[in-house]
Amino acid sequence: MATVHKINEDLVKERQKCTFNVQELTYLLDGGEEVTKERREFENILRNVKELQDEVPEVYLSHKERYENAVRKTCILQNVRNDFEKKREVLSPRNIFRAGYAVIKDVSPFFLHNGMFVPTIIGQGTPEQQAEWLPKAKAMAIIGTYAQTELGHGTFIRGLETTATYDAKTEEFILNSPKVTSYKWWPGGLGTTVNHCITVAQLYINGKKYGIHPFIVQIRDLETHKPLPGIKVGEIGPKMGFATANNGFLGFQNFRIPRKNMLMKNAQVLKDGTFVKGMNEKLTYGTMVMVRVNIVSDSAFHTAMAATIAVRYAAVRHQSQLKAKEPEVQIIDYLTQQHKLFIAIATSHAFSNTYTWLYQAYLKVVEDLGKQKQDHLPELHALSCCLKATSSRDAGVIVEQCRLACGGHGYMASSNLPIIYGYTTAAITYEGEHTVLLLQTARYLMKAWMSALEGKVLAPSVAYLVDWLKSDKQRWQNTPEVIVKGFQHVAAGKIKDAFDAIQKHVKAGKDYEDAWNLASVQLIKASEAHSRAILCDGYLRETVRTSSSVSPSLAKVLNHLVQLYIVYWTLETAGDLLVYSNIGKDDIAVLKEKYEELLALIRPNAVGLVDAFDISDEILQSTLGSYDGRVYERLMEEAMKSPLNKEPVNQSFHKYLKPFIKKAKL
Ligand SMILES: CCCCCCCCCCCCCCCCCCCCCCCCCC(=O)SCCNC(=O)CCNC(=O)[C@H](O)C(C)(C)COP(=O)(O)OP(=O)(O)OC[C@H]1O[C@@H](n2cnc3c(N)ncnc32)[C@H](O)[C@@H]1OP(=O)(O)O
Ligand SMILES: Cc1cc2nc3c(=O)[nH]c(=O)nc-3n(C[C@H](O)[C@H](O)[C@H](O)COP(=O)(O)OP(=O)(O)OC[C@H]3O[C@@H](n4cnc5c(N)ncnc54)[C@H](O)[C@@H]3O)c2cc1C
Repeated sequence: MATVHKINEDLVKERQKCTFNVQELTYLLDGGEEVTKERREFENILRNVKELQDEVPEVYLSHKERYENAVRKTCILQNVRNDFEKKREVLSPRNIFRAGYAVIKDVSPFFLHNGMFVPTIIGQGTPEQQAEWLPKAKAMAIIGTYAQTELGHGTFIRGLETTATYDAKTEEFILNSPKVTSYKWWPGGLGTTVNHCITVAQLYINGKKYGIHPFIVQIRDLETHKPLPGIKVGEIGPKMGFATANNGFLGFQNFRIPRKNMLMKNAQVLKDGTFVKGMNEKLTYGTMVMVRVNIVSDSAFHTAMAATIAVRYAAVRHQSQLKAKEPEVQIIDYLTQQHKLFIAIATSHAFSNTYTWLYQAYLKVVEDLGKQKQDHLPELHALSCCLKATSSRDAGVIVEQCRLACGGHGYMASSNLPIIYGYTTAAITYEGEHTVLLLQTARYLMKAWMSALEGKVLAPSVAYLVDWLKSDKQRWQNTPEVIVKGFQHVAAGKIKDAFDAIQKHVKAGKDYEDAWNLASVQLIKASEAHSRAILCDGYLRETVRTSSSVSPSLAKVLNHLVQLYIVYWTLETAGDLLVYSNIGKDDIAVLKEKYEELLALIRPNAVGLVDAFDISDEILQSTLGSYDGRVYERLMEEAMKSPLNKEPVNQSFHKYLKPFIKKAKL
């Protein structure tokens, strides 16, 4: 029987201080009591699968062993999931993603199968294509990935070099990788795991180029798993993180696939080689939009994980004296520590709330596209780009801040903060590099600004530009609503400045493209300001909406958090607000005090708030963040697992050290 340990006394006291019902908040964050119950039930089942417990911590395994262990465990996870879903409802994607962390410490080699392969078949395949591949893919009879990026191009996908040339005689496409730069590079699971992939390639028919399109390609034999003739595939080697994601490379040499393997929901190639254009060529980019939306939720989760570890540790850890002769204080009582940590909690809430409405907006666009309507697509693209960029960047900063807030122990692999950071920081680059996505949103903002100047009606997320043009800046008040307006004024001001800068360069004789490049620092600043305004506005509106349906004690805490988020960003961007809004120096002084008040109000609830994220110890995998707070004991227990501690004297002593010391003797 597993030993039950006493909970650390500081944590017990912290939990007693909590002023709201932790369970109520967990249900709210999960999206309902039923979702929480389903999640806990599944996590409980996983907890009791003996084969999922690692005898040796993953960090001590070799690159190869680590990968093999990850495949082994992901297969078990999939089987447990299948059994679970036979008896009950299909697990929600959020719940299965969360449970995945309990099984694979790093990233699963099947990550891209569920994350992009299956969604691309759904989003880009015709009903017939879905009928052919979806059942197999969902049952994992075929395993796939999303192979778009090449050695030479990740961002500029119109420049991809893999070719798919149509041969009308055989009704096949011939895939080729003409140069080393055209090799696919990065796709998760491609290295040695998958047998299929979505390949994005340049379509050629009768010598004419028709742009990039997605193709479903079998790359390995289903029996032997050997690469098929004409396929060169392998793993790209170790990275900063993503140790078990099995990222790979792929090249084609005259590799033929049937015509039906081009995913043809949008554009089509008929038997005789006639090309039929889709409603909008950018619909080929649809899977990326979906993943960018989901990365906002992923960022919320990573921030919640880091906050849970760092807040619990800060409650357990005592260091230094505030006053002489008094005991050393819990580090969570240092205001600077609260400044580092409480914004982490609020940020996770801000992203969760943002995801809630962004995902609804995404579903609406998908529904509209089904009816051949695409009016809201540009706005969704602009929102998903800047919110993916900002949420992943903020999450990266926050996770690192939480690691630093744990002092030296945060640097231990067993704190799990380094792995969470490796994961979080990758999201800043993948699925559209940070700056590149901000520039996509800026492109939309420039158009919106022009429309505002022409007096046109704008989409809801940029409607503030019209208000800004029409009215004088609102009289400043230190209320969340007016501060959000202030963020909109900053965004509008920066959008106008960037627009004017482009015009200035054009007037001076530059091409529009050069003028764009010359103004691009201002453009990304405008995009960032727009993101912040959207995040604060959406978070505030969602909090007001949910507050009416929760208990007054919880509503109060949620209100503290949203205020903290807004005031934190007011102080962080005070310079911008002073330039672009009516805020005064005195208002900033008042807000500094308000911020300190909010830290004090959140202080008694800090541990309760991270408990409400309800991230089990198995998912958290952290010596510093476990629910019972046995920090020092766990650090020691984990250290004892080091293979270097398994023998009293390591052989390197006899081989190298002893002769070395002898020689050094005077
Ligand atoms: C406890 C609580 C917490 C909660 C708990 C939560 C629990 C946990 C969470 C659980 C949640 C659930 C699951 C979460 C899973 C998340 C992870 C999933 C796994 C996946 C892993 C992923 C691994 C990584 C995979 C990868 O990395 S896969 C590769 C990704 N690669 C890229 O992303 C390439 C970037 N590059 C481009 O996207 C293009 O290159 C480029 C720049 C756009 C230019 O494209 P170009 O064609 O040149 O177009 P332009 O000329 O610029 O523009 C021309 C015109 O088109 C327009 N337009 C451009 N686009 C688009 C577009 N889409 N749509 C519409 N329009 C567009 C543009 O607006 C312009 O319009 P106009 O102005 O003319 O009107
Ligand atoms: C962990 C990880 C997993 C991945 N998984 C997959 C996968 O499963 N499938 C897949 O297909 N791909 C995958 N990728 C690839 C990923 O999508 C690309 O790396 C990403 O889109 C960035 O492209 P890039 O590497 O070409 O960067 P680059 O575009 O070369 O970026 C380099 C620099 O150039 C700048 N830059 C580029 N273009 C512009 C511009 N127009 N304006 C201003 N600045 C610019 C960027 O801002 C950046 O600073 C993965 C990447 C990582 C790191």
